[in-house]
Amino acid sequence: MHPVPPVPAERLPALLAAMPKAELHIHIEGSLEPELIFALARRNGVALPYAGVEDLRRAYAFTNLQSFLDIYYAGASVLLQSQDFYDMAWAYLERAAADQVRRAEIFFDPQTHTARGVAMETVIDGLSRACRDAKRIGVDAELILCFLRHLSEEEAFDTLEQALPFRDRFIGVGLDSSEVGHPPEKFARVFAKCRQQGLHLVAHAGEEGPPAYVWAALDVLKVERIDHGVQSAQDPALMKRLAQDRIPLTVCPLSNLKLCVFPDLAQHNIRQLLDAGLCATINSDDPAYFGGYMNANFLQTFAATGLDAQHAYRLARNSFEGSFAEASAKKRYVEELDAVFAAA
Ligand code: HPA
Ligand SMILES: [Zn+2]
Repeated sequence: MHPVPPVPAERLPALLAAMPKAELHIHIEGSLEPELIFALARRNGVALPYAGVEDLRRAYAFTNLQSFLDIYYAGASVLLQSQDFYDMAWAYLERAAADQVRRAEIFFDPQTHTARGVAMETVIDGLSRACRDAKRIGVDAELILCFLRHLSEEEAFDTLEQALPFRDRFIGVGLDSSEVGHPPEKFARVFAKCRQQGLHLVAHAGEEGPPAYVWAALDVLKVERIDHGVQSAQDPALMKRLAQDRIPLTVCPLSNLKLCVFPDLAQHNIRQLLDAGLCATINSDDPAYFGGYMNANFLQTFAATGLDAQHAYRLARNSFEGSFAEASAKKRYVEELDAVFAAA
């Protein structure tokens, strides 16, 4: 929509909440709320090293990515049965629907579960049933399998082999976990194989790692999107490349705040990324751990940085453009977005 009509500042929060949007960076294991962790622990007879919900929440004081990952993997240990994966994904999808998320592309970390003896089929069955049922609540949800980059490429190949019998239940692969010291090049061969399979490719890069990791994700792994990517702003040539090729960045402001990537939200570089013409988006990453789902990310980021209605429209539009939805669905989403802004 050109131009976006001016919106009084007091009406902006309601518009942010009501506008249709896509979420492109959500780790389903990071949507596991403490209450559900304890409920599943009871259901499955799993012992937790925390006295209760409040004790667990108190442990959510992170200093960097690794300090979060240690707790995140511990929380996922309560997931054993297909129904556990379904319940976790369904809880997220209901929250997404409430935040007017029309399309969700959901990461899952199978190695976190197969390493504990849970079958790949159990994981994918529970998650994919929830995604299928989400159509009933107006969310078009798909799965993206992530390889853990602190493990070897050989283990990623094993994981891919275990997942390929369920090839029709995920649309792509990604790369997550500890970034620094595990550059994209480590996974060049397995990403090449995924590409041959016709899978979409994304990777976390430039969250804590340098611009060189973003270049390698693009040029070696040949990814279509960069997850996070905020460190790209250190490299003007990279910024130019990302803008020219319309490479989406799935930025996660509350995650960046909680993992101390930026000292406060007011200093987040989302405005710089948007104003440089990048296809930047806002996402929740691990909402149960970082204090908010999609609309909380939008509302707190806009309040802290002074972004306006133009930015809101651009972010929602970028999220649909950057999604792997079919062209006809993208067109429908953008028409709905235009109608919401026309009425604002
Ligand atoms: O933000 C993240 N970065 C890397 N790995 C992750 N796994 C869950 N969330 C993240
Ligand atoms: Zn992430």
